[in-house]
Amino acid sequence: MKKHDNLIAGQWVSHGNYQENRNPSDISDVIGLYSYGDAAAVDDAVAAAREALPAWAAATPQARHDVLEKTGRTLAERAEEIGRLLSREEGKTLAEGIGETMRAAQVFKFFAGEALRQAGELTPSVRPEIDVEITREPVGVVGLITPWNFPIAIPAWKTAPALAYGNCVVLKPADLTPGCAHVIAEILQESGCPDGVFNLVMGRGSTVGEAIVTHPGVDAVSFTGSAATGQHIAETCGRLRKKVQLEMGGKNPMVVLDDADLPTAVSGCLNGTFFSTGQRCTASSRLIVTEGIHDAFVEELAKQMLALKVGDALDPATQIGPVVDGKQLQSNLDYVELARQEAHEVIGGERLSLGKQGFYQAPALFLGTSNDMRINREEIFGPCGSIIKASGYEEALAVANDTEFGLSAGICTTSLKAARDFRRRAEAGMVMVNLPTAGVDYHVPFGGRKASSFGPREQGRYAAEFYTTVKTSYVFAG
Ligand SMILES: NC(=O)C1=CN([C@@H]2O[C@H](COP(=O)(O)OP(=O)(O)OC[C@H]3O[C@@H](n4cnc5c(N)ncnc54)[C@H](OP(=O)(O)O)[C@@H]3O)[C@@H](O)[C@H]2O)C=CC1
Ligand SMILES: O=C(O)CCC(=O)C(=O)O
Repeated sequence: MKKHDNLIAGQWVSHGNYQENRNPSDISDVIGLYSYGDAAAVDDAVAAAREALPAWAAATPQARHDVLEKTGRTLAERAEEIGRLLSREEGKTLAEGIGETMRAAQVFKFFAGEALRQAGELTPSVRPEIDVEITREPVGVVGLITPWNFPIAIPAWKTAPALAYGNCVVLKPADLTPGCAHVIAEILQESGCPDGVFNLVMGRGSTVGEAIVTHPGVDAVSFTGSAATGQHIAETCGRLRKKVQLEMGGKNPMVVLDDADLPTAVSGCLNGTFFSTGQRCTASSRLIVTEGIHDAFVEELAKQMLALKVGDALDPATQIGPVVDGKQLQSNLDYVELARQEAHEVIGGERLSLGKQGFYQAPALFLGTSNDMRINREEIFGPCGSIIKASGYEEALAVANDTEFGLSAGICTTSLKAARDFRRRAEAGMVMVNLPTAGVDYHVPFGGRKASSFGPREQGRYAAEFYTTVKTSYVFAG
């Protein structure tokens, strides 16, 4: 069985403690052994990053561009093979795994371009004979802590801007999915990334993650994961005065109005609620449907949901892969049990065996629910959606906004007036019209409001807000 080590100062370093990475489609399939680091490994990684920082921060835009462009190109060339690894370790379908790898490739290429496009501002002072120059500098050493549900795209969309803007990185991927992050480390190294600029330390959040967040040599932390862990990291970073960026959960509403095109609404909700096994922070978990279309919509969505093929992620016929692990599956099943008490009716949601040792669950639809129920307030993170009936647009909008989260919000309608109003009044960082709430572009800002996000936006040019710090210089030319 192949052993995978951590990358520190350009060397592959074993910290012993090899942990098995198993395939959630069939846990008898061991993907590899991954060496889990500890606080001492984080010390070494941070020291390497700090040593590499002055040269990388001063590197030419061309040098940074070339590393990122080659990394993106290699990811794209190897998308099939890496997508397969992704599907084996996370459980996404092969098409989704390859698609996510391509997205990571595009992210690296986008930020290769951004490395060349950095600019400042020159402006006259309010005083005579003085010029004012505004420039951006790297933040320093950045700690990146990533979740299991997008095991290559999220490490990519944190690492690529960090490096493009001249920072050095220590990345800790999720315990369940170290393989894709290891591939990014391998490719960055093959692409000429200088020693110490990018460091990988695999391991548990409670040890490696905590050590990164509390390390005095780490200047900023970017995290994606649960709201509880995010809150803890924000409190620690606040105390230590570190820059912090958090992407956390969602309880995303999709409003379906009477005038919606039924096939568009059903296919958008099917995708947004159940694809990627519902394991997306942007998943549509609350489907808010107005009275006139309610029955036809529910009938068609339930029919299409029941026809979805759940199975091994690598089987080309599979539409819904397994849940990521036994703990997440049990949590989903507990929510289905809760829905049996709270909702009027539950369709699907049962555990499936499929003759394999995998974590399979049938997609679930909860009918006749209200927005105050726990199933509609807490993030489930599984293939489950609730139907909430609304009397009309205004009530649907109020229900959509009545949540502690604010990541993505969608509406299906043929009314330009309603779509326009929803775009303005939805309390979310991203709004979708006649599109699923999940599935975003790689070149524009990503993030939300309220409990979903904290700090500057990720992705696109807006990523510069987090990964740089602004300097204002005054020059007296008299
Ligand atoms: N918004 C999103 O995209 C995601 C949301 N979630 C939500 O979170 C729930 C639980 O999933 P889970 O994976 O446990 O999420 P976590 O928030 O625990 O994990 C996310 C990342 O943070 C790390 N971590 C955990 N504790 C700490 C800590 N104290 N300090 C620093 N880093 C830490 C984890 O490490 P480790 O390797 O030990 O897990 C992982 O790398 C899901 O059911 C879902 O609701 C989960 C994933 C993504
Ligand atoms: O919906 C998407 O495309 C991205 C979702 C995401 O980033 C997440 O679930 O963490």
